[in-house]
Amino acid sequence: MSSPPMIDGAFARWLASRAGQALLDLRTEMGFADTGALKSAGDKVSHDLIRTELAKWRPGDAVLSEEDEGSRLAWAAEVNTGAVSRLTADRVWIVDPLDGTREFSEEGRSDWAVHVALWARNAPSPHGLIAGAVGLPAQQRVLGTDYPPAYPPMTVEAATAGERKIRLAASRSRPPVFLSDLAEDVGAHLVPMGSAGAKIAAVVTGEVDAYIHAGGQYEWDSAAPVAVATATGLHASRIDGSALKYNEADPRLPDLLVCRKDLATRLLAALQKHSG
Ligand SMILES: Nc1ncnc2c1ncn2[C@@H]1O[C@H](COP(=O)(O)O)[C@@H](OP(=O)(O)O)[C@H]1O
Ligand SMILES: [Mg+2]
Repeated sequence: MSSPPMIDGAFARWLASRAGQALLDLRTEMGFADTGALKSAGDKVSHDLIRTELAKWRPGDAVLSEEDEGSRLAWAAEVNTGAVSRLTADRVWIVDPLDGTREFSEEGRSDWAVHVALWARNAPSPHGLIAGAVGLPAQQRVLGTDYPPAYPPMTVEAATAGERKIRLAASRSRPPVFLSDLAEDVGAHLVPMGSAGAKIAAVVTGEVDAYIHAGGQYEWDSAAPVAVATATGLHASRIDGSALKYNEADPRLPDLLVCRKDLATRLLAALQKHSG
């Protein structure tokens, strides 16, 4: 087999595509009768593939994957010894092998994703992400920083014309408690969807106008999609407006807002009012 691309953005796309194909194959092989087994197998197959390829092609880089033992623990308690230390490394791959595991196990659903992001110590942006790809295997597409989709996803005039309400993506299983009130306040309607990656991809492509999450998440849930979203020119921040930061000692990153830049001030003001 030929070598994967040298350029990190293209390599991230290649890796997300490979893992995505393995996940599609697994769905076909296993079917949907035992959802628990399918979820576990999906997490494992994708994680193993990504870990193996990163060890082979980027051996000097550190990795933070959701499926690593101890991944949710802050660095001080991390049990992932033997690996390159991610807090002293110059480059760290932040990976969610299967985001939207629940949706992956439900027949017919396409709102699940593979996240591959690269954080670098010398990155110019506060979030530190220099490359990323979000694979949406069941939607037959991969969004990546190597070819960022056009911005804005639709013209601001078209997006804000007439009576059309803001389309606000939110978790279908655990939306923030304040979101219905916020939506009513800003004239938005909620679009329930699984997977942080699928929701941010929907903002990138203009299928929705914004994504708000609060109440808990980890760096791998948003790193790759935020890399792509910001590469296209979208707004991405914590819900208090502060910068998203990755490869922190504590990998918890509990909330975020991703939206077109023209909506950010309005949505941040509404978040300040409703999320406090
Ligand atoms: N309160 C919470 N605490 C921890 N993780 C959360 C969370 N709410 C959402 N997530 C994670 O964010 C991802 C998207 O969630 P949702 O589909 O509900 O929007 C899922 O990732 P995984 O599928 O990789 O576990 C989910 O586990
Ligand atoms: Mg996830």
